[in-house]
Formats: sequence, C-alpha cells, structure tokens
Amino acid sequence: MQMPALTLQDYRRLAQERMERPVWDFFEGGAGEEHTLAANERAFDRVRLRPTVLRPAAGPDTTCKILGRTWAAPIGVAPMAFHTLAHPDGELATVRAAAARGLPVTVSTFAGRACEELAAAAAGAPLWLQLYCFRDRSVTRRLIERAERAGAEALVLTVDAPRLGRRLRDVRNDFRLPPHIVPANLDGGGFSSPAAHARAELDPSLDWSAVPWLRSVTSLPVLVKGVLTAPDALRAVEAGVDGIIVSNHGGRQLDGVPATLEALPEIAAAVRGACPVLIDGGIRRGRDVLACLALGADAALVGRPVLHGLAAGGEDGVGGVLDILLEELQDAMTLTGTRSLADILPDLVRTGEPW
Ligand SMILES: Cc1cc2nc3c(=O)[nH]c(=O)nc-3n(C[C@H](O)[C@H](O)[C@H](O)COP(=O)(O)O)c2cc1C
Ligand SMILES: CC(C)CC(=O)C(=O)O
Repeated sequence: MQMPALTLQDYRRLAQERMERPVWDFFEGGAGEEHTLAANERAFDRVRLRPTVLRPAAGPDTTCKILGRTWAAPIGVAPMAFHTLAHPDGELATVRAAAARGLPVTVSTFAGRACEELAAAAAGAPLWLQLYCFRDRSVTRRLIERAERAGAEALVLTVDAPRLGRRLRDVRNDFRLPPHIVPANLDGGGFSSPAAHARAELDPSLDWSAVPWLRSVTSLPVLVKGVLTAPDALRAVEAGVDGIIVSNHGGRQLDGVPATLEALPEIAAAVRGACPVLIDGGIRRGRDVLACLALGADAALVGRPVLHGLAAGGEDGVGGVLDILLEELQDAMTLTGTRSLADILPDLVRTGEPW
C-alpha cells in the first residue's frame, strides 16, 4: 500500500513519477544555472520562528481580507500556464479544489481551460486573471473583456517578462507542447513552443503606461506581479496599482535576482500599507506562509506544488496539497501562540543559518 502524502515534498515525488521528463523540466526548471530558483526555497530554511508560550491559540483564525474579499487563509494559487499538461482537467480541477477551501486562484493568460467554465467552477471564490501584454494590444483587451464578462475579480499584470528567461532545460529538450495543449482563452496558433511564441508575441516594450492603459479598458483592480525592489514598488504605488506581488517568477526569468523572501522586507517597508503586498516563490510549508506574513506580506501564492498535486491526483491532489498547507499553517499558528493574522508581527521571525 502506498503511504499517504503528508508533505508537499511527498506530492512532488508522486508527480515526478508520473510525468514525462520534458514536461517535468518545463514545470520545475528555472532560468540559467537555477541559483534563484534554489534560493527561493532555501530562504525559508533560514527562518527561525519565535513562539510565545502560554497564549492559547487553538483553532486559530486564518481568514484574511484582500481587495474586499475574505479568503479562508492567506494562501492563493499563483498563475501558471497549461495546467492541462499535468492533468486533463487542468485549471478546472485546480479552481474546484481551491474554491472548495475558500482560496483564490489566479488563472494564467496561457490557461488550458476556458475562463467561463473556471468562473463557474469558482462558485463565488475569488478568481483573478494574470495578464501578459501582447504586442497586439487588442489580443490583451479581448482577453480582459472575456475574463471580466466571465466574472474575474482582478487583473494581475506580469511585469518581469519583457522577454522570456533563458530556461536551459527547455532549450536542451527543445520543449514543445503536445498538439492538444493550447491556451483556451486565446485565438490563433503557433503555441507549440512556449518560448518562441512568447518571444514573437509578448510586448518587450511594456512600461508603466500599461497601468493607466489597463484602467482605461477595465474597471477591475490591477495588481503587478514581479516586483523585487523598493523603488519599483514605489513606482507601482504611484501608478495607482491595487496590489503588488513580490515575485521572481519562480526563478524562471533572471537567474541572479534575490529570493523573494529576501526582497520582501524592503518592499513592505516602502509600500507601508498603501496596497496589499503578496509574495510567491518557494513556499512549500504552512510555516513558510507565517514567515511571509511576519516579513510584511498580506498573503502568499503557491506555484509548482499545485501542479504536483494536480499531476498526482487531479482535483483531489490539489486539494491534498492545499489541505496540507492549511493544516501546517494552523499548526504553526497554534504552536507560536498566534491567534489570528493580526498577531503575526516581524518579531515572530529571526534569520539563522540554513537548516
Ligand atoms: C510551469 C509554470 C508556468 C508558469 N506560468 C506563468 C504564467 O503564465 N504567468 C505568470 O505570471 N507566471 C507564471 N509562472 C510563475 C508563477 O506564477 C510563480 O511566480 C512561481 O511559480 C512561484 O514560485 P513557486 O513555483 O516556487 O511556488 C509559472 C510558473 C511555472 C512553474
Ligand atoms: C507559456 C509561458 C510564457 C508561461 C511560463 O512558462 C512562464 O510564465 O513561466
């Protein structure tokens, strides 16, 4: 009998057993020598939690409010292309699993399932759309209109990808999507090589004027994803964004940029509550979420582990991954004497040597 998966690492192993090597490499890989990719996870190994004892915190309140909506916990699913590569149900399974737990999903521009069916599956849980800006802005505008009509609640503009990073695993594998894997919310073709398609179609000249442009075509809140420094965070606030996602794209863009957990404190200090600050990259345990909040984030988004759950068991697998994170977060809150997210203050963490 197979042992049940108890950690996100268990799900990672289960997924690897099931996936073909080039697809695994596309999911897992990062840019260049993958130093930043590794640093994202390693940064959490330097965190030391400082519990407060004899402050009963059983059944801690994990709920949080982001952009006026209550999330069951400060945990969401980061946008990732082509969940259909991991499981035929793709994003439908992901959204169902997250929504059943009161958690939000950000759907990628390159989602493999239609945003209308995803919005229906979200059944009232928040659903956001991630945007890549195309050279042909009418493509982006049509995508926004479609998602808005379907019920998407916010737009997440990815700002760290004027060109796609050098993902050497994909280059070596000459990675191609199988013909049946296509972005369900985009028209046209030429999608088989994600790298070549991105190079040809995404707008390399995107600048801050994208934010007022988005405002002119939609009334949805706009977040920017991919900010790593305080000056850029301040520019984002000046541009009037509704939220900032501290992200290095899971180490897939520029190798050599810092781990997101390292970048977070200066950004949170600069933003000073002007808008929500979210983070993604390397979050693999419930207590990692606690560390993100202590260092200034309002919520944390999880990427690859969701694809691992999906590959291992479809909707149930994603549910399993999210349940582990939720239970580990409750565990960490109870054992640190943290009754609600308001109790999570910078003093909860110190930095030490990696475990
Ligand atoms: C397979 C894969 C596809 C991704 N696709 C997108 C995408 O379409 N748009 C985007 O903004 N970020 C994309 N990302 C980056 C994630 O949103 C996120 O920043 C990153 O995966 C978080 O790190 P983690 O995987 O360590 O949790 C992708 C990441 C992976 C692993
Ligand atoms: C299809 C790609 C542009 C999406 C992706 O792999 C990424 O954004 O990391």
